[in-house]
Amino acid sequence: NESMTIRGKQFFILKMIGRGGSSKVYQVLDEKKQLFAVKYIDLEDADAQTVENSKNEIEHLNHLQQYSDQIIKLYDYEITNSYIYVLMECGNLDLNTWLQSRTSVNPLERKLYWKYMLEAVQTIHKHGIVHGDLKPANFVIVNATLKLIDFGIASRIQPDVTSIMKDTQAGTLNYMPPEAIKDTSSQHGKARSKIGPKGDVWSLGCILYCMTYRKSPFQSITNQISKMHAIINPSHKIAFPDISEKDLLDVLKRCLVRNPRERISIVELLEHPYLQLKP
Ligand SMILES: CN1CCC(Oc2ccc(-c3[nH]nc4cccc(OCC5CCCCC5)c34)cc2)CC1
Repeated sequence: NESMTIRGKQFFILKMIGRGGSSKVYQVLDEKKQLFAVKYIDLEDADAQTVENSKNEIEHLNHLQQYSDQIIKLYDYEITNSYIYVLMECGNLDLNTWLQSRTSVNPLERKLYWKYMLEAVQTIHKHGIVHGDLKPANFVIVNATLKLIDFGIASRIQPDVTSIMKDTQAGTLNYMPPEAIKDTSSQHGKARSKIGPKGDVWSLGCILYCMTYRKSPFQSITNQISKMHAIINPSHKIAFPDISEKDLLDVLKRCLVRNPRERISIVELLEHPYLQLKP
């Protein structure tokens, strides 16, 4: 079946993992039967901003390789005037698919994944990048670890339509921080530049909430306008049903504080008692 050549190496396409805008992600094998993920970006009908964002994301991904194992590995890339190929390590499955397939999450697994997510996001923050749109689909499980697969700079990628995923996570408001909704001074798409690192803490808190209560804090509000109002409304109290892990409950409450200045930071989260790894 189909194959592609990246910088003189041949790769055989196994299946499409996801697609979005002018991007497609494939699972591929090299001639040694080694598994990779390839992101193919068609530049033919892409506007200049998309091209610029894609190159920017690749440069950051390339630069951050050396700082953390929680950033997806980038092996090679090929940029021409009509397409971009990005050769990356292939994970087992994304966190969204994993969450949807689990009826319950093992507490130690949850704690480990939380630590990996914090380390990944701390790495991009240390290099001046705020994702601004974190959700479970941005993380992929690779063996027993979790890795961040994109920095929120380039185009959005959704699961391939043939995949069983019904709710594509792209464009979901369930993880959006209140300040991103309130931020009136932004033009479309630039809102994130005004959103600081604490915005990513809110989104991470929503992901941990999902791993604790099997739904995100505002998931039950299906009307998007009502959902946005609830996210910014201080009178809308987020439910925190009691759980045995009191440290976890404290982390959730400190992440889901609407005022970003009062919200806990990534550094404080990494020092929090919840992460002292006694099971
Ligand atoms: C539904 N089904 C899908 C295949 C499989 O899950 C994944 C396997 C590998 C991966 C991946 N690895 N490296 C990757 C490097 C870049 C992008 C990647 O994904 C993009 C993707 C993320 C989830 C939404 C769709 C786009 C990457 C990711 C999902 C099993 C579940």
